[in-house]
Order: sequence, then C-alpha cells, then structure tokens
Amino acid sequence: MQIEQDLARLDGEYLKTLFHERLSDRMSALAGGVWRYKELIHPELPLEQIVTKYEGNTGLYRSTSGAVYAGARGVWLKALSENPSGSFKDNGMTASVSHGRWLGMNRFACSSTGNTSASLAMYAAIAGGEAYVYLPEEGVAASKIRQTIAYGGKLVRFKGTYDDGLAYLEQHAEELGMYVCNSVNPLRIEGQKSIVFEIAQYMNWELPDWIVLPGGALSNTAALGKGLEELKTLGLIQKVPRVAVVQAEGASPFHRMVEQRAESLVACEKPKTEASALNIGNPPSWRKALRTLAFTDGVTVSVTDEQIFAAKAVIDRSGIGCEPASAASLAGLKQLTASGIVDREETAVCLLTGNLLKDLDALQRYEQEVFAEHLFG
Ligand SMILES: Cc1ncc(COP(=O)(O)O)c(C=O)c1O
Ligand SMILES: N[C@@H](CCOP(=O)(O)O)C(=O)O
Repeated sequence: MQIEQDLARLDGEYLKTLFHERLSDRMSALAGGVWRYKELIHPELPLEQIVTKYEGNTGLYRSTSGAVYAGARGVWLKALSENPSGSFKDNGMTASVSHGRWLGMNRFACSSTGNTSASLAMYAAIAGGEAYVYLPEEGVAASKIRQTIAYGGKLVRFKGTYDDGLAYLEQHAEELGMYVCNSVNPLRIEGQKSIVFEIAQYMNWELPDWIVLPGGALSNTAALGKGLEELKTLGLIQKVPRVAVVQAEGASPFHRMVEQRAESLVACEKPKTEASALNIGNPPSWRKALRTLAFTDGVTVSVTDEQIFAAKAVIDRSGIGCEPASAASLAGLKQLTASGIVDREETAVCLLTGNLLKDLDALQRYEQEVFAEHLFG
C-alpha cells in the first residue's frame, strides 16, 4: 500500500536531515522576510536583539484588472498590507525597535497618521517596552487608533498634524528618554529597503519598467532609492526601474516642488486628503526622495481623492484590497499612462502600503458610490 511505502521512507536518517539541516533553518526568523537581508540592513546587530514578527515576505500578485484599469502592459501589486500589523511600516519598524533595544532603550515614540503608531505599539509590546504615540486629534482612521491601543500603545492626542507631532518629538524626545521610531530614524529606511530586495528577488532580479508608490513622509521613496542603488552596486540587477511617487492632491508639497523645479520644499500647512495616511504637509525625507528620483529618472504626480477611491475599488474587487492611501499608486499609474509618461507597453509594480481593514470608515463612506459609478455603471 502507498501509505506503508511512504511511512517506510521516514527512517531516522531521513528525518534528521530534513528537520535539523533544512527545516530548522527555514523556520528561523532570519531565514525569510526582512531579516534574510540582515547583512545589508545592520550587519553588527546581535541576533538576539532582533524584535521580529516574521514581517516581510509579502505577496507580489500579477493583476490583470490593474493592468486593464491603468492601461499598462503588465501590473503587479506588492501587498505590503500582508505584514503583521497590516502595513509596510513593519518592514522598517522591526529594524528601528531592534536597534533601540540594542541601545538599551525601552521607551519608544512616534508621531503618526495611524500606521506607524500601530506598528510601533506592536513591536514595542514584543520587545517588552512602552510605545508613546503622538496622534493628531483629527483625521486618523478609527481602526488604526483602536489597533494601537489594543497593542498597549500610550496615546498622546494633540491639535495639529503629523508634522507638528514630529517637530515636538525631534525637540523633546531626548529629554523624555524616548527613542524615536519615525522614519527620521535611519534604521526605518534600512528595514524598508528590504521591500525592493524582495520584489527583485521574487522577479528573479529583473525588475519592471516602473515602481509606483504613494508618497507622504517620503520614507518609502527614500528606502526604495537606497535599495535600488545597493542592488545595482552589488550587480544583482542590471536595469534600474523608474520610480513614480504619487501624492494626494490635498497633500502634495513634494510633487509641487518637483513640478516647479524649486530648490527646496515649501510645506503645505493644512494637508487634506480622505486618504488619511497621507495627511503630511512637511515630509522629512524629501531630500532623500529627490536622490531617488535622480537615480531612477523618476517622476512625481498628484491624484484626487476621487481617483484614489476609484483605483481602490479595482484593487479591492481583485481580491487583494488595500486602504485608501495605497490605492494612490494604481491611480497614479493610470494618470501617467494617460499622459504618456508611462508607455502602454511598459510594466509596473504598484506598492500597496496598507490593509483593507485599516480604514473601515472609508470603506463605509465610499462603498456605495464608488462601486456603483466605476464598476457597474
Ligand atoms: C498606508 C500608507 N501608505 C503610504 C504612506 C506614505 O509613505 P511614506 O510616508 O513613506 O511616503 C503612508 C504613511 O505615510 C501610509 O501609512
Ligand atoms: N503614514 C505614516 C506617517 C509617516 O510616518 P513615518 O513613520 O514615516 O515618520 C503613519 O502611519 O504615521
């Protein structure tokens, strides 16, 4: 019988090889996800200091409906939303919290539009530390606040924006004994670099023509550029894809700066978009983002909230789903093909930065009109 034959093969030697040499390696936190690239992220960090929740290793899906919608030959969606706290922040937060713990810190802090706070609260809890999160009183998705509280994050609500919270922390964190885990912390960028390493590895080191991503604080744009420079220097990729940064129209200081060829960024005092994660008026990483554009011959574009929600409906209906801010990537790609900047014969990876369930209010507000207008109309 087949079953007896199968069982007979499971002798001691075979099992020893399988479990001790192969499977045990693969089960280690370092074998998959972000930390498989440890040598490129933080070679000196002792392994026992790593605070991980098996982040990274998120899906890369070929999307026929995305390609049809955007008018490009091939579109892949990189679902960073599959990370443990539901956003791309985990790729970087595992690195910053690990580094903070190594330095002996146990009070971690951030200013946030909701995803950074949830990610920080989760990792701080795993590290056995405390997370102090500065959240604007208005405009943060309720589900993100609840998620942050659930992980034990201590909330400081204030009148103002992410930018004000960050400015406060940059001034006071040291005297408060807090370790800041916003993307002004270089370890966040080092961890987030792994996103493009993963994409390149999954695509057998042949990247598409474009990588398109939403831009807020511009940490991901900075990380993407740094990752690409390193892949090129190491000879792991030959061709560098062009990067397109998509901002929401109501919060687009970087796009305006690039469009006007201005020397420096003029902050947007009152950023306003329904894609609430992008309510950032003074992106701290704009200089690094400029370097990314220069290295990749990149572009910027802005899209309306309406365009964002229309693209989100396509992504949601494809079964992958995302929060509003993430859909800016596909909306931006559509705009770039329409204007001829992206050729219809070209291919693109769009980054989906946050999970569908991150903003339930937005789902409720838009489900009727967006589905009716764009899918069944
Ligand atoms: C879901 C989501 N997408 C995109 C962004 C923008 O990324 P970045 O701030 O790195 O530009 C953020 C946060 O800013 C976010 O939370
Ligand atoms: N969308 C972010 C805002 C930017 O945060 P940072 O971690 O890059 O400083 C959030 O979720 O808070």
